[in-house]
Amino acid sequence: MDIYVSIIATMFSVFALWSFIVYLFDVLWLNGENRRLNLRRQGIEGPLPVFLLGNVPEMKRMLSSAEKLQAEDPLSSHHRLMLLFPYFMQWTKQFGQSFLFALGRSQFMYVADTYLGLITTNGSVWYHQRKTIAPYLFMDKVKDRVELIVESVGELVKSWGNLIEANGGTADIRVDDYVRRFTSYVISNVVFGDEWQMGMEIFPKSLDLINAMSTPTTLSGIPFYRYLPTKKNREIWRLQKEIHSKIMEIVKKHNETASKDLLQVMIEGSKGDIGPSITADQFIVDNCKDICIPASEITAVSAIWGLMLLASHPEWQTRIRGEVSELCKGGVLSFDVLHKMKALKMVVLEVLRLYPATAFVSRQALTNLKLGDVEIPKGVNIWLGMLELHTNPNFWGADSEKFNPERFADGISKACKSNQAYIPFGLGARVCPGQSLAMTQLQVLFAVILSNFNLTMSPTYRHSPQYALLFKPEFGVNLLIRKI
Ligand code: HEM
Repeated sequence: MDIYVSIIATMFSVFALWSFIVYLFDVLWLNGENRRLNLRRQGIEGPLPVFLLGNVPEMKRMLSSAEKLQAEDPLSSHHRLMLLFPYFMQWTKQFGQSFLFALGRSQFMYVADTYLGLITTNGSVWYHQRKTIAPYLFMDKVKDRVELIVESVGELVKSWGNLIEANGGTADIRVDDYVRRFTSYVISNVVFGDEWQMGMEIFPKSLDLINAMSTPTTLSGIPFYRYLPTKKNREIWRLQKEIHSKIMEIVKKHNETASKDLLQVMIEGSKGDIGPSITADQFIVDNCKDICIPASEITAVSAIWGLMLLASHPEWQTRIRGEVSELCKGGVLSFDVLHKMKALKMVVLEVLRLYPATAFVSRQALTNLKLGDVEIPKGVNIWLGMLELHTNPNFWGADSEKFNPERFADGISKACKSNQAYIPFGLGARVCPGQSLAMTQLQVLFAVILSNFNLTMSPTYRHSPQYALLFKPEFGVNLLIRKI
């Protein structure tokens, strides 16, 4: 009898093990292979992935042998930005404007053209978050924030003034941290209202989190890597926990009745129908993180690139200065005055075209869906290459790689041949809800800085754009700054 039990138990174990292996093979390889096959049948090709790692080893190889992007003359090198992504350049040449690749077991379709049309795939939690937050960032609300934004630049102007005085009239300043403090101050006030000072403590932690998450290791790309207790992952978990606790501390202190800040909107939103997959606390924390972390850092990085470009183009500094003195007449910048400053807006649009901080727009197909002529299987990620779209001469003309804000003199639609070729704030239903606030911050920052200071490139500046979750200057931006 015992022998039968042990045979049955052994057969059962072998069957269970076999089923598990088949399941693993299905999850780790077949699922992805089926999606790839589906797209290949529709003519979308791509490099062959390896088991478990996808195309990560090939990408690392190409990256390490690629030319380092460090041009002496930043003015001539905007067009070399795609060198940051040698694999995309290589695969575009090999497979065309749309191709497949894999990061670990995740399947991606890269798109460097506009023919697919708007991409809109969203989950229900996202929908509720979006409905709660977006109206609070509309232009009519941003209008009331201009005074706060102008006040926020005041601190930067004072600090630079002191440094210039201490250095005998001209100071060599690394502008990054000053700009980050400005954008954090604005976002902290918008999100946390009276608790803005506590909110400011979140931003340095957020920056550390972005840096930790964007530092590749030899294990990156391995499936389930992010669940392993490696040193880097433990650092990420620690920072996430600290940010979570800080936000909950602010929520507890927050006076629900008096304040009209974004946190109040989120607290009220968390009492609505947020679905079973998320708790009210998590809803609030996720929303705060989703706004604070990218909103402050993306705006800061865009502003830092903008100051570098203005320092390299004194003629545009003069134009903006002229506009400020003509329209502002020595008074304080108001929303209406800002709205009339044409050259200022043209410069901001051109900065976001040449140096789009996010570099890509990404989507995941939550169901099978059709984009243009292509059937996208559920689970495939789609990356739209902003850098390629923004510098494609077919859309922008022969000077597509040059800094030329004049191209926007008659608006975006006249500057390029397709309105989907200019997407610094993304597109479709998920387009950045903070774009009015971001544009206003950049316009105020440039106008106030240029009416107080003259900028030139510092000899210590090294032009080295780097992609690490965001597209930013690897060594920061140093400028020679003197008072007007
Ligand atoms: C120059 C500054 C900024 C740039 C270039 C930028 C760019 C972007 C981009 C490209 C996306 C993805 C859009 C898409 O997938 O189609 C995005 C999403 C988002 N941005 Fe911004 N952003 C900036 C500033 C801000 C600010 C100041 C805020 C809020 C105060 C903000 C809040 C958000 C939010 C909440 C999302 C997620 C939207 C969603 O998934 O529905 N952004 N942003």
